[in-house]
Amino acid sequence: MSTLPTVVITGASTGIGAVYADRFARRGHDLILVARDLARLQALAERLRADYGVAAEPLQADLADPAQLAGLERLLRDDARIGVLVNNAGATLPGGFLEQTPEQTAQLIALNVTAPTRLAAAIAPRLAAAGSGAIVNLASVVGLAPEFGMSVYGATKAFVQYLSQSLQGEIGGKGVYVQAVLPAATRTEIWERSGRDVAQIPGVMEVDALVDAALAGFDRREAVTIPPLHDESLWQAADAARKAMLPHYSQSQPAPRYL
Ligand SMILES: NC(=O)C1=CN([C@@H]2O[C@H](COP(=O)(O)OP(=O)(O)OC[C@H]3O[C@@H](n4cnc5c(N)ncnc54)[C@H](OP(=O)(O)O)[C@@H]3O)[C@@H](O)[C@H]2O)C=CC1
Ligand SMILES: N[C@@H](C=O)C(=O)O
Repeated sequence: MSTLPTVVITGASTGIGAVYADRFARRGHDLILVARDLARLQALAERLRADYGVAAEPLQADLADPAQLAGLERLLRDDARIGVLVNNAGATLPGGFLEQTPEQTAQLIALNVTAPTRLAAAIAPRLAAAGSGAIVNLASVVGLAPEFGMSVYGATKAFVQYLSQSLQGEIGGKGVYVQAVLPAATRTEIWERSGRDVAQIPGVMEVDALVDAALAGFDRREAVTIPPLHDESLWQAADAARKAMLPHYSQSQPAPRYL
């Protein structure tokens, strides 16, 4: 049993979540690994136990299912061993807004928005009371880029980023670290799962490099970590421009350009 906080990682059966599991195990953390594919979770848990001597517990759950999500919420709320939540599970959708069905978009929102929100809400009060802990939320550069034409998916990622930055303000001062991680194209199954050939995409990052960079941001307690953005000043300028508008919103009269 590790003396470090236990880390819950959603979407741990493959991709970014599986590498997060390896890296936190390498750091000595016990793990709870969440996904739908139990066989993959069990294989990963067995390897991590063997390689690093940590406890690694597979937890099969479809986080788009409210009842199964509620089970993980209860665990996050009640298990004091858990000090880090990695909200990683997520998916994208094939096709464009006109082709996607209401059922598809509802399912995507359940996984990409409702699940990370409810899981963060489950753990945050306990972490805030303890004055420690961390919530890592996987957003995406797509959430900053309506130009990429991934409407609903991008909106879900913009939500995750906004939620993360808001929580930094609400619970950061209580000792809880909240990180938004914004990958760009990263070589995982997400592409194949949404019917796209990752080989046709330029500038794809390898998943180990992505997660190691995200953890470098985690270790620095960075609020928004964008591994693919080499020129940090671009993000700093964009965030500063956003903040510069804040005091201008309190107006009793519309802007002259609308009169
Ligand atoms: N890869 C990329 O290019 C980028 C990815 N991201 C984000 O990173 C995160 C991880 O993506 P990535 O690793 O690439 O994707 P993968 O498709 O490789 O892995 C997704 C993980 O989520 C799990 N998952 C999917 N649906 C559910 C569900 N309903 N309930 C529980 N678990 C589920 C999958 O496991 P299982 O099928 O076993 O349930 C799997 O472990 C996502 O939030 C994604 O939006 C952001 C930017 C870029
Ligand atoms: N998951 C990727 C797109 O499908 C991304 O967020 O870049």
